[in-house]
Amino acid sequence: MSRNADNWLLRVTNLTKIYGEPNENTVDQTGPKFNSNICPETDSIVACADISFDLYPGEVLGIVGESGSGKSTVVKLLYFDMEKTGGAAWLKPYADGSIDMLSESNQKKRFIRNNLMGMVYQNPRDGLNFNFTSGGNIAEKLIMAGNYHVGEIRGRASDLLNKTEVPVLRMDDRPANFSGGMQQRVQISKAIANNPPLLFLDEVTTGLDVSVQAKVLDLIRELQQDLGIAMIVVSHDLSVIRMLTDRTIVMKNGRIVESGLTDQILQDPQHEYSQLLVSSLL
Ligand SMILES: Nc1ncnc2c1ncn2[C@@H]1O[C@H](COP(=O)(O)OP(=O)(O)OP(=O)(O)O)[C@@H](O)[C@H]1O
Repeated sequence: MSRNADNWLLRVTNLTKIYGEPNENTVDQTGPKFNSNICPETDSIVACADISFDLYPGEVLGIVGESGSGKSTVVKLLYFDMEKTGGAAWLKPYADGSIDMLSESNQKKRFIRNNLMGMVYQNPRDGLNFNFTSGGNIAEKLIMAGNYHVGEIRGRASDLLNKTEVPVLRMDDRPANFSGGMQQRVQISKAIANNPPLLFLDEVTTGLDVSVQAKVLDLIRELQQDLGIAMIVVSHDLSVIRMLTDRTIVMKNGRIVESGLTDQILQDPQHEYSQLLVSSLL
């Protein structure tokens, strides 16, 4: 991981998502100090507001918070799964970081997503097409990025399945016939198929048995070390954050209440909400 002020990979400023019809007081009347993300005047919901951070190449950033705190919203906005209400984000490998990617056309967003990002969802059905084989799912991602050579695609799919410890013999089998842990491994293969510099992981082990969770987390850690991909890891579970991340953002009611080195947050949380989360780990 290399880190200096100009060397960011992803820069996010004031990212905001509001559902409903907010008024000028909505952002000011919601958040941790009101213990609510619902505007009392308009009933609009502030899923996240004023989220700003830099992510550095090869760095793993955790986003932690209880259910409804806005964690998934942040990554879904950055992966273009939903439209922002406000804010901007720049990705260095796209136009040398000079263009706000959230304001780009849908076509440009598709290009960025297919070539420069990967996403692993909690539910494998969100990241995989269950009508395709596991190899077909990986091929889909490669084809969307402009690779059409069948032999190369099959070779790459087989390498990726190997890397993620899915038996290559199952390349022509559908993920619907796989265990939950194996479905997540195929999803990870697909997400990293184009060697993206940035990978989002949204509660990827939450639905899995504990023993399977540990193996998937080990795999993610190994891939991160081997490939040096920067990651944003969303989890409500601080033990996942502890295992995977260098730096952490703690969210509550759609806002960042604390951010810093993961070790520091775990050892000496400053905000009372982080203290509560950490105490639940002990
Ligand atoms: N389509 C929607 N319409 C209205 N509110 C929504 C919608 N989607 C999400 N929200 C609200 O936005 C807030 C943030 O949701 P988000 O899914 O980002 O939280 P989270 O921290 O990821 O929690 P979880 O892990 O339970 O998904 C929540 O209050 C949620 O109810």
